[in-house]
Amino acid sequence: MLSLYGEDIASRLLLGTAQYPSPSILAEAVRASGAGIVTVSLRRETAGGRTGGQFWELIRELGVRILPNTAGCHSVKEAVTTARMARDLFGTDWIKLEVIGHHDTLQPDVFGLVEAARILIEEGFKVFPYTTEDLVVAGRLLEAGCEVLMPWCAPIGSARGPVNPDALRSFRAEFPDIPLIVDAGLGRPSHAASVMELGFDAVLLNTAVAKAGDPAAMASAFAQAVEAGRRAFKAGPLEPRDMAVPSTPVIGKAVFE
Ligand SMILES: CC(=O)[C@@H](O)[C@H](O)COP(=O)(O)O
Repeated sequence: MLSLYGEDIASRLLLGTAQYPSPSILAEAVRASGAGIVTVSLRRETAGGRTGGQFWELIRELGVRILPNTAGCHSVKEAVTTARMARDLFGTDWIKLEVIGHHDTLQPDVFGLVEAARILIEEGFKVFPYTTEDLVVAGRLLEAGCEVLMPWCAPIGSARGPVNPDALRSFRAEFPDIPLIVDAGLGRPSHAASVMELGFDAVLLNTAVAKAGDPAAMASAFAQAVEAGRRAFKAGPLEPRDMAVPSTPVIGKAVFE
């Protein structure tokens, strides 16, 4: 079973809660996904002028673990302040840490990310850092005290799927014992299955479900894909080869004269 900061989590699919057409569709999608964890953007919900109380109530009623995030934060100070507010509001020391460094790609500011992670871990937070596939940065995050890493597979909201599978494969190989959750850029269930087949422990996604024609049906499709990818990984998939490998033995072949 997936274990994150000492807690067992039943599902390997984590779901974002932004951009759904309505709160009821969000609730349907979360239920259909079977997700045990949903991530919530404190900044987005507060700034969006939504009836905050109602939104938080809906999330609580879903009965899933809440992973607050610092989405939309572009500086260490902003991210750290948002994390502190989230801890007060949700009564959890879990935080998905995003420090955005680039406006167009929403690429993480990995320098700010490491700095913010250090500050928050000293304050007792359990940090889930949204990072790139950079192995050195990942090492620094672990040194800072992160026990989970969340590499992207493509820019947030792009739905492109794993654009650099070789880098993800290296990332998995470099950190065999660390829970690794692929976060952002997944567009289709097949993308989720493919990263799970590489041995990642879980995926987090939002846009592909929230913006689907039928979010609940798509959430369910992603859940099945995550499960299939995990089973395939555990079953030991074949490595691709350049050359053909005959499936029929050559010995015993009929010889015609
Ligand atoms: C919801 C969240 O926390 C983000 O990391 C992001 O929105 C996920 O990426 P996608 O929207 O591309 O799935």
